[in-house]
Amino acid sequence: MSDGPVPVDASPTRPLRLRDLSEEDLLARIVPVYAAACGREGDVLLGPGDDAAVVAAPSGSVVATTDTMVLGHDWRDDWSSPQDVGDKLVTQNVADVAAMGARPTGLLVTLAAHQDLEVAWVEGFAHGIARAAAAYDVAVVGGDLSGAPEGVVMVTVTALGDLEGREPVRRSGARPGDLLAVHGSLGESGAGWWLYEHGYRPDHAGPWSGDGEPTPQRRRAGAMDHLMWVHRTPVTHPGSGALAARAGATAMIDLSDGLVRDAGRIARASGVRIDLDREALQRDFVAALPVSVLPEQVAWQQVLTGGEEHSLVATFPAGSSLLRDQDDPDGRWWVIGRVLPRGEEEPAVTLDGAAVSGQGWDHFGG
Ligand SMILES: Nc1ncnc2c1ncn2[C@@H]1O[C@H](COP(=O)(O)OP(=O)(O)O)[C@@H](O)[C@H]1O
Ligand SMILES: Cc1ncc(C[n+]2csc(CCOP(=O)(O)OP(=O)(O)O)c2C)c(N)n1
Ligand SMILES: [Mg+2]
Repeated sequence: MSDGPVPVDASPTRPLRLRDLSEEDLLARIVPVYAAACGREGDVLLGPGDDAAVVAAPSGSVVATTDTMVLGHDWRDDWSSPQDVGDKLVTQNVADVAAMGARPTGLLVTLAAHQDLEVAWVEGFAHGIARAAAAYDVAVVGGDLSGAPEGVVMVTVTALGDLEGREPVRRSGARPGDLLAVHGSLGESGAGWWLYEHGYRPDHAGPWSGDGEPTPQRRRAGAMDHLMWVHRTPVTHPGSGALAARAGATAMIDLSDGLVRDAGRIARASGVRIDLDREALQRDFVAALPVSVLPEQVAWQQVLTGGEEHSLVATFPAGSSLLRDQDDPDGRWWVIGRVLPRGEEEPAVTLDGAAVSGQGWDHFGG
């Protein structure tokens, strides 16, 4: 019998783990997955494989942003598949590019993970990245791999974008008299998170295919599935950000930390107060979160402070053609508030003139 190294566990069903592969082996498994997302023609001058990628900057400047997710802090493996994690990470980054009024042109993907992580997780994550990148018409141009201490999985995307000749839409341009509008959903991702936190799990029953109307129970399960799905894989609309910029948006942000906190960022940067319209929020968003699924008070809390929605929120001059004509092919802009001068001692964000309780998400608890 040879006295060479004996495999720790030679079982044929043992899952392949990062410790079983070299970096090259792993890259050979994931880089081809990204080929599914090739982006718009002309954006990528040199893709993955050299020391760095080369991405075109047609308008002469580059929009750059980055976002990180950490296992246990930003996702849980018992709630989210690796595909979900990759998909959401791309959306977070594309939403930041969109919120400047820019179009995404390239993504860099970094993974730092402990050696016992299953290779299948990394492959699933790459498929999620590729799926979302293809949906947003942007290519993966490179990235990095690193090891990490036991139990740690951390993923980062850096997104690049192009303003196509427009001025960036900053947080600081809101002026008294402007209207505040949101594109996309409000409170759905937060409501999905609340459901998970309260022990609900999707039943993935899919669309109703029985005879006649679905039962109330079936309808409720479908609504819950939808909210948990939005939490796992929110969507954003970069074309709508660019359209808002063309239509004269004065300030814009994507909703990552909740409406009150993110609108507050616009208000503080612009030196104004943003007054949210209770009736509009109730009619267009709170009412969409059925009381059979979660209590109305929780619906209000999630509409005002729920995070990770990645809808776009922008301010527009009151006569804006985009708000009047609603000709955005990716959905409508809902007016949910107005911009006022900010008096001394006044909060940055109010609801029908009154201070709002609850502030939204902060990683460090402040
Ligand atoms: N560690 C850091 N070093 C330098 N700049 C940072 C760091 N973290 C965040 N920023 C910058 O601070 C601003 C706000 O960041 P963040 O709250 O993460 O934005 P968002 O919510 O849009 O992702 C951004 O301009 C970002 O680039
Ligand atoms: C396990 C788990 N706990 C809590 C949350 C909720 N959560 C995590 S980060 C976040 C806010 C957004 O954070 P981030 O993506 O870092 O935002 P940004 O840097 O864009 O502000 C929220 C609501 C979650 N998604 N998963
Ligand atoms: Mg942002």
